[in-house]
Amino acid sequence: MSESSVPRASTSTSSVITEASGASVRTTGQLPLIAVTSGEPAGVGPELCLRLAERDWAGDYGVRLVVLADRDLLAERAASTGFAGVLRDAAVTSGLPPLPGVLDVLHVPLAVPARAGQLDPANARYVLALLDHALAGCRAQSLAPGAQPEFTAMVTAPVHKAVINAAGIPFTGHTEYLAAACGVPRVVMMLAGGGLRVALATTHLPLKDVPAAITAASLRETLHILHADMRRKFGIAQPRILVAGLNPHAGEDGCLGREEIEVITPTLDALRAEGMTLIGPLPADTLFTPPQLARGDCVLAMYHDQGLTALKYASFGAGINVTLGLPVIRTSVDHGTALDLAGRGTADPGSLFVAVEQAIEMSRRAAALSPAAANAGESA
Ligand SMILES: NC(=O)c1ccc[n+]([C@@H]2O[C@H](COP(=O)([O-])OP(=O)(O)OC[C@H]3O[C@@H](n4cnc5c(N)ncnc54)[C@H](O)[C@@H]3O)[C@@H](O)[C@H]2O)c1
Ligand SMILES: N[C@H](C(=O)O)[C@H](O)COP(=O)(O)O
Repeated sequence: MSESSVPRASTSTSSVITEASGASVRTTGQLPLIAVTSGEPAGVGPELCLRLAERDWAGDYGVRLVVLADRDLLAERAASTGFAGVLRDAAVTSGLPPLPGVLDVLHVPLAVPARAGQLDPANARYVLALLDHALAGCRAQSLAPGAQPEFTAMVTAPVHKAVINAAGIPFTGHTEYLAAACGVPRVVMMLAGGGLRVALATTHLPLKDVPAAITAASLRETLHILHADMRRKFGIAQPRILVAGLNPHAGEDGCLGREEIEVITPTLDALRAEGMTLIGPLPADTLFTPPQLARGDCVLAMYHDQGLTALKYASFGAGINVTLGLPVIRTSVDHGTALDLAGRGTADPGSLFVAVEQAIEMSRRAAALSPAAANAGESA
């Protein structure tokens, strides 16, 4: 299992050529625009977004970024964390070239001023407004074929689930929120880092509800999405998927649970007959060992902490989260709001940088697969 790095774009001409395909991902006269939502205003998200100004995204990657946030919040975090760059209002400077050290900010107003480290349910709707705005900008094309989306991808800084619920809004995570907003009945959460890719058969669910949620139908849908997006988003033509069992020792022939015998194995057999390369169900305790991992391109874990404990041990702070099965590209950081660090400027921006890089790489791959790219290839 290996991670691919983002191919650097050529900067010498007016269009960006992907190394993989030669497809142009730049719309006429403009760089692709990626939206970065700054997340929970009391957390580290806003200050991590400021750190994005440290890179030359246009020159080195052939994209421009816009951070969705309250402009006063960013200015306050810029002051408290010693930000050396310039904040620029995207609404009035959209025609200006992107510059290193300059962060374009799309202003979305807070409901009430936010203090670092202090959650306030009054700002829950603000957090969701950031997501709604980014999603709407990514969706133009999927809603109206031929229309140009405003954003080629969205990258999300962390939100705090409990404070959104405290505001009376049921919310379990970006993954479920974006799926519902797109009207997609099932998506798949995958985290990647440290040479691992780990997808989840169930996401933000109390542990007691996990066994009932793993049905033949849900597992089949999850594996179809995972298989398709390993091809589409990661460029792996025939993905090999390592599937974990649910129970200790994958059920030990039914002595330690029957889900493997009654649900998981028959589902895998049926999908193998469709042509998928599936290995398992494997005992989860030894699945995350190098010899087992070498047999596959990704892991499907049955529940959140079965998969993410190993993933975060291997790569916390340098991994990413991606939602598979959405009609838009969405990546995210591998960490939460880190309220204990907020406002100090000491939080590690590594995961956010990788999340942006992965969104760029997925955007290029999507552009290469688009009908426009295919037509351009035919006429060439
Ligand atoms: N992508 C997301 O939106 C996302 C991801 C994970 C957790 N969360 C949410 O974040 C909230 C807090 O979760 P948690 O406390 O379990 O996890 P957390 O990741 O916020 O914090 C866990 C530990 O990691 C440290 N940490 C986190 N990010 C760091 C960074 N960038 N640099 C250095 N250290 C960092 C924190 O200081 C803390 O010690 C919860 O509401 C959770 O649901 C959101
Ligand atoms: N499960 C994720 C993690 O542990 O990193 C996190 O809660 C974020 O999930 P969403 O992307 O659905 O918000």
